[in-house]
Amino acid sequence: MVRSLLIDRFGRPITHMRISVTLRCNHSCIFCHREGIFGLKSRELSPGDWGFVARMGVRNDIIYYKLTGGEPLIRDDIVDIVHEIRSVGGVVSITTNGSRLAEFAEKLAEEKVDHINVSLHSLKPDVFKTITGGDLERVLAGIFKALEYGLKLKIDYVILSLNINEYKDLISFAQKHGLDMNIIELIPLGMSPETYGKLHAGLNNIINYLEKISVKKYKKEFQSRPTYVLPNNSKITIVKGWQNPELCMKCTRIRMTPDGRIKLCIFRNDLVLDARKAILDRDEEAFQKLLEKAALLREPYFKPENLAKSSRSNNS
Ligand SMILES: Nc1nc2c(ncn2[C@@H]2O[C@H](COP(=O)(O)OP(=O)(O)OP(=O)(O)O)[C@@H](O)[C@H]2O)c(=O)[nH]1
Ligand code: SF4
Ligand code: SF4
Repeated sequence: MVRSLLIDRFGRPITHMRISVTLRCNHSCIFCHREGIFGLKSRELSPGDWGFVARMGVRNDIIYYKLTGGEPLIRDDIVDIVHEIRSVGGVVSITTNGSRLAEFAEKLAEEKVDHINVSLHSLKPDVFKTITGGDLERVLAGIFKALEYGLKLKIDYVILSLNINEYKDLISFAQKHGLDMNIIELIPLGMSPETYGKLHAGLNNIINYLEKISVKKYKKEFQSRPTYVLPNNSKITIVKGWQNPELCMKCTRIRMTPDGRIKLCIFRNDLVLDARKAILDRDEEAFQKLLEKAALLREPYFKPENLAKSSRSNNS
């Protein structure tokens, strides 16, 4: 069991914080859900604000900080944000679209970022453009620059009807360059049911393939995610974020919006605590109370019993 001061009613410790530092982005992915509901640039918190949040977090055993967006590297002060969190003892990783990674790689390596997830949904420039609106060459340049500086990289590959035929190529790419990879099932967030129906593709063929080519399989402590180890030691993790009680029962993560609200679950816009004032005032007592309230209120989105009920009613 992970040591933690903040444990919810379901026995789940809070050890991870996912911080959306901005909702701004220079890509336009067809499945984008922009991680939050509040997003003016003028209300984005500063590096010092995030340093305060992390200092309070680390004091409560929230050790892991994932910086995301929008696109986190769109912020020119992203390295300062990393520095603030690192300097209070947080472990920092970043999820990026990779378009500005080449510019930031050296500085991020100096700040000892733990790892960087780069979204790479296709190796075909035209398909990549259709999915993200971005330039594949630029993202690949970012990946290779980051590798030059010794950063640990993970590819994020969201499976869609448009790119599922590329799974073997993307797994080979990860293997060839010694990268880890998240293979992510599309979640129905921020899009109409029609769009979801059109874009969604299942994971079964990919899992069967990984069963064949891997040398070892285990479940990560974080959200119990199944992970396959390839002969070169690349780790390929399956991320099934929808209707997956196992993931939810092992969910140790809370989220922060760019303007300082604590969001207790990716799918719950009703479970949001406004911590902006406490952060701006550096009010330790008020922020501590909010963290404790978060632990009290949070709950798994998919519970084993609810899923059983909903599949019974779907079948009837
Ligand atoms: N249901 C659910 N899905 C999530 C959650 N966090 C991430 N996901 C899904 O996982 C995908 C990958 O997220 P990333 O930010 O790249 O990676 P990560 O999950 O933070 O984890 P690492 O790879 O260990 O750094 C997202 O696009 C979501 O689809 C979560 O808390 N709940
Ligand atoms: S890179 Fe991320 S934030 Fe930007 S459009 Fe794509 S999914 Fe959205
Ligand atoms: S759906 Fe909510 S409870 Fe489940 S893993 Fe995601 S954030 Fe955690």
